[in-house]
Amino acid sequence: MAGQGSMSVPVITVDGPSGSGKGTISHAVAKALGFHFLDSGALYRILAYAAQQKGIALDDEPALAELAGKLDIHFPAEGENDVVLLDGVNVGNNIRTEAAGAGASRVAALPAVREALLQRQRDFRQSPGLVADGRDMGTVVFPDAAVKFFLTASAEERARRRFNQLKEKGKESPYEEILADIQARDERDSSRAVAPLKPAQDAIQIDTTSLDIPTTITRVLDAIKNRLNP
Ligand SMILES: Nc1ncnc2c1ncn2[C@@H]1O[C@H](COP(=O)(O)OP(=O)(O)OP(=O)(O)O)[C@@H](O)[C@H]1O
Ligand SMILES: Nc1ccn([C@H]2C[C@H](O)[C@@H](COP(=O)(O)O)O2)c(=O)n1
Repeated sequence: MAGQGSMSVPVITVDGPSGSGKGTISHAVAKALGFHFLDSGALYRILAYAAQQKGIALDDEPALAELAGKLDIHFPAEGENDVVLLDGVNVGNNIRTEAAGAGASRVAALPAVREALLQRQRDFRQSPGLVADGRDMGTVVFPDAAVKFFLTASAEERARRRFNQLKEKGKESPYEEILADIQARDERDSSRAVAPLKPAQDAIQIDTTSLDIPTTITRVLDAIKNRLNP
């Protein structure tokens, strides 16, 4: 298959809905394995943010696809959520809001946008390996991944996690509002025509609703060990 980076470099994919813990777990797993890390959601978030800055409507598919192809994005500290450079400026804080997530979900539903970001994501496949977090990592971007995970958790638990996350940052928001946002995003991400949120056929599914972070990391690392060295 052309254009998927070096096919001999192993990829671990971690997909799932918002707040299921993909970012937290992928980052820790990448660190434990000494692999690179791709936060694919950040690309969609930056695109939505950049479009808003430029006055491009979030349903203007041709303009968004053109912009996606031109974005100058750097993740200087790999896996660090806080620093993401757009045209050399740190937009980390601007793209981590619930509004930016909703904007990302809208632009991500447009086929030309997904196509424009495909190769950029595959270019992250670098030695010694990659952990890729998103919605379609195992189904579309890296269908040949060595091990695929699909993390889930109830919408109520994910809203609780987000509520606590925002509270820690001093940006409290009503729980009911967060829950409604999460449910709306789940619906949009799962029902779109192109690359919808769904588990790959060969994904290992883990429900994290009642798991803590260390337990989830251990389960993922054990599954990787078992798959790679049976
Ligand atoms: N078992 C768990 N696994 C992972 N994260 C958990 C777990 N329990 C609680 N959390 C917390 O859930 C919150 C959401 O996690 P994270 O941001 O990694 O989710 P996500 O799936 O990447 O969300 P998004 O797609 O919106 O970026 C974090 O504050 C994290 O600490
Ligand atoms: N591979 C991906 C990653 C993200 N998206 C869209 C859908 C999400 O709602 C939005 C933000 O992602 P997050 O940062 O919350 O992981 O971006 C997608 O469609 N495909």
